[in-house]
Amino acid sequence: MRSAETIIGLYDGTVPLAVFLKQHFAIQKKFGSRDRRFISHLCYCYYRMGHASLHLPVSKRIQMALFLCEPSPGVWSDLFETPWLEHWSDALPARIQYLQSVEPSFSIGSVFPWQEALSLTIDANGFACSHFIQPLLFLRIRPGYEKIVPQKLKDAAIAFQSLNEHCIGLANASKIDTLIAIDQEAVVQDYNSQRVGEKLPANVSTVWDCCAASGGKSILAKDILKKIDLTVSDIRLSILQNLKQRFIRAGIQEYQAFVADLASGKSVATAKKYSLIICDVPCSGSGTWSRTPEQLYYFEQERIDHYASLQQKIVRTAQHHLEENGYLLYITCSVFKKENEEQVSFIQQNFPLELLSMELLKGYDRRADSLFTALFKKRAHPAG
Ligand SMILES: C[S@@+](CC[C@H](N)C(=O)[O-])C[C@H]1O[C@@H](n2cnc3c(N)ncnc32)[C@H](O)[C@@H]1O
Repeated sequence: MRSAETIIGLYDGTVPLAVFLKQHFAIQKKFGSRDRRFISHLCYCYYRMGHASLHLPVSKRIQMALFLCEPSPGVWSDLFETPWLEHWSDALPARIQYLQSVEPSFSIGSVFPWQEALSLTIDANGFACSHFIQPLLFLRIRPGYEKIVPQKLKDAAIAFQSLNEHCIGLANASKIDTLIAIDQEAVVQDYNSQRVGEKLPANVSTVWDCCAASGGKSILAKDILKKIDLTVSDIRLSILQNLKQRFIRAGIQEYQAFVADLASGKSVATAKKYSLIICDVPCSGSGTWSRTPEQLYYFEQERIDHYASLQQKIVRTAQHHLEENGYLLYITCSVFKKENEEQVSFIQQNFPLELLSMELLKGYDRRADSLFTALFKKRAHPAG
């Protein structure tokens, strides 16, 4: 407990917690692997409390968080007095109720305090509760490997659940990287990121993934749409170098790539028009914070406006490169309406794009990330 308190005192949220812990343990060599695992768990639990009961001492918040995160006391029972142990239910709502009775400053609403900023279809209470549960690790099985990948997992006695023919959910600690050829046989991709595949329009030939990162959506598009002329871009060369390595593993050889800051207002190094632009914009990432709870803890609401402005600039630049009747697929992993529904209104009002569909893909009720998608079609003869 003391070691976790020390780390929490030192950590300021400027690097991912996973990176900070790795660096800390590299210096503090006295901790064995079991200690490292336990200390890391306590730190993650602490940040899962979000903004609840911030006035309480770190040790108290860790204790409360453990009570909420663990379905049973397990190895942690020494940290709790008898009444807590007696009230330890495997149901989270019952644990929340008990915690509120002994610590009235705690409310589930204060874990995620920006409820009025949420997209409309989100259940604020269910979403706040989801931060106490670590999401699953999801694999997307690539075409041709539908039988091999589950068989390899079975042979290695790794427990998994199949959500559909291509989607597998596993416990986060599962050791799969020596078992499965990642990117070739299966891609590590969240359940709802995989569901973006359902939104891809058929009959598109030229595709630009304009915020490609390491190419998760591009590989998905290749696997589903098959014969496409693919272009990828991102803001930094180093990002595209990672993508290049990943595409080699994924067997994708033919594509164009260029660096472009789509928010700079400068024109882009492509004269081409595309029949589909995938616009998976930078965002708050608030739909993924149960994987990175330190971001829930350190987030400041003003950042939503920063991202909203960036997203508008990116869409403004990208949509110039759509051919007539072409599609723009806008994606965020945010749960904030300013990044989602309000951006849809902005796009409808400012560009010759017609909304075909939009959906918030909820992940908080199934141990997955939440994503927002909106599909637009460029009008053949823009009005005005
Ligand atoms: C949400 S991520 C994309 C994830 C990716 N599509 C995938 O499926 O793995 C957003 C990406 O936008 C890029 N980005 C940020 N600002 C940008 C800008 N001004 N112009 C272009 N890309 C930008 C980031 O570098 C990041 O890789």
